[in-house]
Amino acid sequence: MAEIRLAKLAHSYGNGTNALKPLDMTWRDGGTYALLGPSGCGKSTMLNIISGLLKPSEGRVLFDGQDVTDKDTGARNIAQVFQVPVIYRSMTVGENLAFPLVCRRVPTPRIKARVEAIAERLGLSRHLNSRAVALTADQKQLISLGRGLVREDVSAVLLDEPLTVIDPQMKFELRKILKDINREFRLTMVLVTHDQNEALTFADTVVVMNHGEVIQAGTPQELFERPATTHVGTFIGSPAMNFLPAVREGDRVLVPGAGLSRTAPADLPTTDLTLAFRPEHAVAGGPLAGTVTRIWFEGADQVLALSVGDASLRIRAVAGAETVGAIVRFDVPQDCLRLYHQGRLVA
Ligand SMILES: Nc1ncnc2c1ncn2[C@@H]1O[C@H](COP(=O)(O)OP(=O)(O)OP(=O)(O)O)[C@@H](O)[C@H]1O
Repeated sequence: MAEIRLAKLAHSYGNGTNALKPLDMTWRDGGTYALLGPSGCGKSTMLNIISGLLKPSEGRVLFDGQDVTDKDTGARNIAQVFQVPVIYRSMTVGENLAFPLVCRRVPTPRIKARVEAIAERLGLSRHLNSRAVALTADQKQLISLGRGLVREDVSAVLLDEPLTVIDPQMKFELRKILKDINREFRLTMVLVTHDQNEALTFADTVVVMNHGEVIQAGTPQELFERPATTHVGTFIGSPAMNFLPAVREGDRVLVPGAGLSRTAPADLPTTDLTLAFRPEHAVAGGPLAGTVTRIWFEGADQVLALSVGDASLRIRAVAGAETVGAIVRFDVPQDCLRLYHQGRLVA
């Protein structure tokens, strides 16, 4: 396993746009990471630079302090799993799993033990002697995953949207299995995804990207509690964070007509201000009041769309408690109220 460092990394495909804008980042040995962002934001570009499939236009890639930028994929000792299953059609499931170890001349008893351990984790034990080609699409992807996880000496396992083809119910179970394997074998794992749920439930650190830029890298809780930009606050969490245009009046920032306010930091500009809070952080009762304009259910909760003065916002409430047109009283604790200037977190 290795610590991965990206130093002043940037990439352009030569068409005038930066697929990856300059960035510095270190991923710790044995950690789980998710690269999260919309299509075209640069996730695969970053992954392919780490694996060595792509040479960056600028900057260096270091594994445990060793510069590997000019080394090819084979020399980097990386396992990569792609969106589409890759299986050796003429081989059994067991032979598919064993293949990376056979190529490296690992002793047979060690191969057997390792293949059996990974197959058991992935629920493939009873298929070890079946021909891989006869399995379902889900199971074929499990084989691809297993081949990525079977080696003990890899620097990192890079997972490029590998769960897309997996049945939705099985996805949850598989993320848990990947986490267990990470803990047990201490593999550094990087998952590329555009699914926030997948990123937040899999990774210790989620790297949110947009337009070739890393917007924020943090724990799922940090991203939820303190989104670095309004983009992250919108992208992470469901329903999205509430963002309300605000003005500065003396030492306070307030949303006109809505009653929401907080203290203003001393050097705060007077324009392009936004107050924000999570729908989950609103508490029932209090000085604020809004009219319910829409209601929808999420599990045991209901989400209320409220009109508060000129503002529209959403709060979570106990299911069944409110009706459209009702006046709802609520409050937002001061420590849950975030302040943004030009879309960037100030306080
Ligand atoms: N081979 C290429 N040649 C030219 N431009 C490319 C090439 N590959 C990617 N790009 C461009 O680089 C940018 C980043 O693409 P990338 O595939 O890294 O994004 P992504 O976040 O992985 O997207 P997706 O989720 O759709 O796979 C996009 O604007 C894309 O069009």
